[in-house]
Amino acid sequence: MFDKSKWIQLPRNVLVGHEVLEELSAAVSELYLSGRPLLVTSPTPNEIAGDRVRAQFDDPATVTISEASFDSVERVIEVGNEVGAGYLVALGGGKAIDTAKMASDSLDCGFISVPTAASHDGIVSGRSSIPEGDTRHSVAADPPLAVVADTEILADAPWELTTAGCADIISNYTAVKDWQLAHRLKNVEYSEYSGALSQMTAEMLVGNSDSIKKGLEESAWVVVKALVSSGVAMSIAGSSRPASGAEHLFSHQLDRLVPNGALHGHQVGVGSIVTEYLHSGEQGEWRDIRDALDTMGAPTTAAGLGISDETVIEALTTAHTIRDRYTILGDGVSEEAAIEAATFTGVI
Ligand SMILES: NC(=O)C1=CN([C@@H]2O[C@H](COP(=O)(O)OP(=O)(O)OC[C@H]3O[C@@H](n4cnc5c(N)ncnc54)[C@H](OP(=O)(O)O)[C@@H]3O)[C@@H](O)[C@H]2O)C=CC1
Ligand SMILES: O=C(CO)COP(=O)(O)O
Ligand SMILES: [Zn+2]
Repeated sequence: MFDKSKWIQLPRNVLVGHEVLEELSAAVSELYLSGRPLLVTSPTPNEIAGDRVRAQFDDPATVTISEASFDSVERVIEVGNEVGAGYLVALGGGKAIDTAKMASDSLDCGFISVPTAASHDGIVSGRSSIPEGDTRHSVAADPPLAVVADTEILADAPWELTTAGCADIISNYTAVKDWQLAHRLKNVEYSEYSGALSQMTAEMLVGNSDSIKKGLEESAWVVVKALVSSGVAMSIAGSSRPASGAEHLFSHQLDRLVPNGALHGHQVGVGSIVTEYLHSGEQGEWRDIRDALDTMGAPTTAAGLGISDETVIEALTTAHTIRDRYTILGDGVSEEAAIEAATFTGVI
């Protein structure tokens, strides 16, 4: 008897483009939500677009958080209960969006994602990544009911946030390879649709890397569409597997070793150069990954990330302990192998 079943959760409305922020309330009313909106934001996004969001709603409440943490999540839940929030509107980068994503789960209400930075694919996904002490929790949550990504705002954001988003997408290359490897070696469930979508998204971005340029609103358009596509791939898979492999383990480990270090996307990009080399050797596509990152202005070396060569090696040799996710790192790469891969690819 056929007894497979699956529940795929996706945003219902995705608005991307010039000045779509003004269409936020229209996108929300389309969702049949009721109750008071609670705007969850952080200082700079609030300054940039908070008033434009509030102007579109009757009696909106606002909570401003300054860090992504469990305390911030608690604070949003508290304010949400106090004001009787019917739904949350997350305005900002990953900090505001991930905090709202987690809080909306506890408040049992939906949330709308309004990114002000195209910095990673968490703006669309059903996963929250919250740091705690020297570790980071990657938690499953519901994805946004709608995404409203105004390319005018995104193009105005600091360029490194956009190159971080690009690198997070490019890393899907190696994430999919890790997923396929885990499928072959460990019988991990693999979704052809999700894997193909994720891989194609990365290939399209690499193919267009020379058209992604600072100050061009069209670049924000290309990047945010790729972030949406990557988020959809994760929703189809029901896990972050299509967008998070060994390069993400490397980045999560760096977060532990160097708190407040480089941007997530920049770390996974550098990780991808090395893990592609581990997958395919000297003739693999690690040069394409490196060159695409370089063309966009994303870091390709330890120095570019502002970390020491020793930290790169420590992260590479210990990253497999981060979580139960089989990747090319297997049960751990030796120090010699890590040094060889990082040196050959020019990362150290
Ligand atoms: N769910 C997922 O898959 C993932 C989630 N994350 C989470 O996301 C967080 C990192 O996300 P990220 O977006 O990089 O970080 P932030 O939300 O902290 O944003 C980065 C910086 O950019 C500022 N900023 C945001 N938008 C603009 C803008 N339009 N113009 C000028 N400045 C702006 C913020 O200001 P201010 O400080 O004033 O807010 C902040 O200083 C991490 O804390 C992590 O928890 C990371 C990776 C993956
Ligand atoms: O960053 C992500 C995908 O790009 C999410 O991955 P994690 O599940 O490793 O947090
Ligand atoms: Zn990522």
